[in-house]
Amino acid sequence: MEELICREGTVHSVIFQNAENGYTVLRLLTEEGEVVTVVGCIPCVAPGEHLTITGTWEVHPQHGEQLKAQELERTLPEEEEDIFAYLSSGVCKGVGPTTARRIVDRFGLETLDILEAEPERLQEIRGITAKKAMEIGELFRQHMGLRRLMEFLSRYQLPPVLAIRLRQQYGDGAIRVVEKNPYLLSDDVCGVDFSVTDTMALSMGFAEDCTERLEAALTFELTYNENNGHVFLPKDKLLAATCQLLGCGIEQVEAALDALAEHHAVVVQRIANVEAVYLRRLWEAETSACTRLLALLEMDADEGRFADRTVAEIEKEQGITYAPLQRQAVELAAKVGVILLTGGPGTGKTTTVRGIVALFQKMGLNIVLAAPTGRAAKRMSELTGMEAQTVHRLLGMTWNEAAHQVTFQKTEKEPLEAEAVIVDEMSMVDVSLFSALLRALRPGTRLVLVGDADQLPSVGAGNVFSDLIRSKKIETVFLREVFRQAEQSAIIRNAHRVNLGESPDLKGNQGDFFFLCRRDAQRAVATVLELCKTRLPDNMHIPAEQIQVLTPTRKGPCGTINLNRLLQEALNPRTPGKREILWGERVFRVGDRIMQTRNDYDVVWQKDDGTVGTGMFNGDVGRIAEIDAGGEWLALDFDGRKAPYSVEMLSEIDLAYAQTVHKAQGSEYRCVVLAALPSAPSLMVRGVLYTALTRARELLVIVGDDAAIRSMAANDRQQKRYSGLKWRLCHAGDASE
Ligand SMILES: Nc1ncnc2c1ncn2[C@@H]1O[C@H](COP(=O)(O)OP(=O)(O)OP(=O)(O)O)[C@@H](O)[C@H]1O
Repeated sequence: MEELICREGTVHSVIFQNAENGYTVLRLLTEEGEVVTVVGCIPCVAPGEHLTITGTWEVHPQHGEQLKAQELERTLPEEEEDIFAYLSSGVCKGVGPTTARRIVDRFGLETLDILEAEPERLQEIRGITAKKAMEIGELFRQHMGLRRLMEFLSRYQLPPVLAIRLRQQYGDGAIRVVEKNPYLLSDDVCGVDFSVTDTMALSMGFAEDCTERLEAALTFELTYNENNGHVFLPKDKLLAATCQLLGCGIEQVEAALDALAEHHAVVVQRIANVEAVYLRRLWEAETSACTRLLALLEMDADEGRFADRTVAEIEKEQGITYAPLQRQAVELAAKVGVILLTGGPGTGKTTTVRGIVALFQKMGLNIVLAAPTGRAAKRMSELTGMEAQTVHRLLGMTWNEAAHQVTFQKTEKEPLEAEAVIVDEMSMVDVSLFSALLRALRPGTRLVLVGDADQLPSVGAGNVFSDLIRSKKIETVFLREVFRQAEQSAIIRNAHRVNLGESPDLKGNQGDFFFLCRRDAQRAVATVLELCKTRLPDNMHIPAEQIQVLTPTRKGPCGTINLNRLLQEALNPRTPGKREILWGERVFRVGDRIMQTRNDYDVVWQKDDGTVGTGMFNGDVGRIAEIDAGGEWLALDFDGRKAPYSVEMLSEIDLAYAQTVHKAQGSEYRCVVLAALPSAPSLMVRGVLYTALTRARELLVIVGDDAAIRSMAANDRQQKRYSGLKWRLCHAGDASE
């Protein structure tokens, strides 16, 4: 245990302050006349304040010894000179040293009280008009409001950045709003974990069965389950889960649910024989997607006769003869407004898309290609020879800080210019994105949705592609035949076997598919490391950067956490002169492969060609290009998009030498090494194995337990997702919406 140090004194100067997270470096003049550098989260601090700091000494490589604050008490300045220092430091815009001096000379120790409560008295000072007095008073009140809000939050270990958000949302009275209902901290804007707000509220004296608590818990359950992919929850399940969370009776929770429905925070609606409870925004996304899709389906697009002739022309131009189903897909694209194209690897989806693009070009349509991730869009561009972009970018998605939510520039008010939109990797599109896409289409736009419905479903809520197919309301072409060229690939052959519930051929061990039987976890780990470090680079000439290790799980010896630590040591070991940062249990080192683990809309990136943009998204992969000498900043490079990250932002980064199969969805790698040993039953399923296999382009090596792999292939259990899209499409017209 490090020794705890205590220092008391007055803030002499503030050297650095981050308004977002409150991180501050300041000089403290102690009562003994010593000047100490203090670092820590001390939001809104200004010279003249009195601080009592408890913390530990640390040595910064550049700045030397500093006291790292762990606990602190602070009081506003109480001596005249300190009040002057505080006021003249810029805490209140419009008050510089000269004015500050006059104010303090006039009001002395009462200065701060007068500024806040009786600012009109500032008129007693020569040169301060009534208007100016009120202006100063207002600015000072705002400063004090924010300061009190931050202090209030820090009492519960909540970050000061929340104060800024709360003020944007609730104005100057934010602290009163939060004191009245601390559970507001768990809404979409602030996103504080329910358990944190709950502890806070209960300690503030809120009753266990108060309305605020019950309503917040219901909303929390719905949001939590949205993260598990559910668009709604059946009412009985929601009530049971909430009762369990709170330890409350069902009648009380049900009454709170009725109240939420009354003020439209949630929508309760019967879907088939289920009483479905939706968060309002998800209900809007689902119903709007359904209505708009049905409208597109009604379009009279019949250019069938045109298609017959044209398909023959396209075949000639592309030197290809379409298989009957491919031909059917291209013809349908001419005849109807919306088509779904689905099939496993090597069944000719991309070739068919090329045909559809050529057809639309001949029809003179303005075509747009898009995919849900950057990597999928890049691949689509390469394969079709046409520019493709992410759906987010196509829709002009931006982050609205005030509302703390994403907004789309392209909507019905400013729709896309496109006359035909083709989206690939549809299995990754969730209901919110799908609804946003449909909103941006003009009536009559043709829509082609392409994907492999057997891949794992989207990370976000819904089961959109599968629901669309299963509704049978939309023309769908299932490509099932694997083309001869593709048949050469054992990866593709095995992927299809897995899809049929059969075990992949683990004995063949030739071509592009290998299996190394390691039933013992430690041996499996050793083999994965050896493959990445020496065997594949030396024998197959595949550099380590082009190998991706995948595993179903995060935990255990073959989970991402352990594998990443070991792969980092093997592939990017500590070397003198190579900078690294210790962050919690993890080390981040220059050269490491990393992944963004949650959406951060504020990151500013720049490409070498000068293009500047914002936002890094969950799943984006990059590497650490540099770490600054002070260990405060990192330069990250996400496939050419370079972005500075402060050290606090490491909480949104993870090592990516090994990734879970779920995270790798939608990406392809030259070589995949799959670690497959028994783990949590929900992960030992066919969808995970199938998705892992189909991520490899040239080589797949499975290291693991043959019995586990066979049982994965046999287990087609899919986690049920509550979604009403299919039902709505089938019952449009008779639903009482
Ligand atoms: N009509 C056809 N005649 C001959 N070969 C074809 C035909 N259609 C596709 N192929 C070939 O089959 C292989 C797989 O086709 P394609 O890349 O279009 O499939 P895919 O479904 O997009 O596969 P993946 O999902 O793996 O990318 C390719 O080598 C392609 O050239």
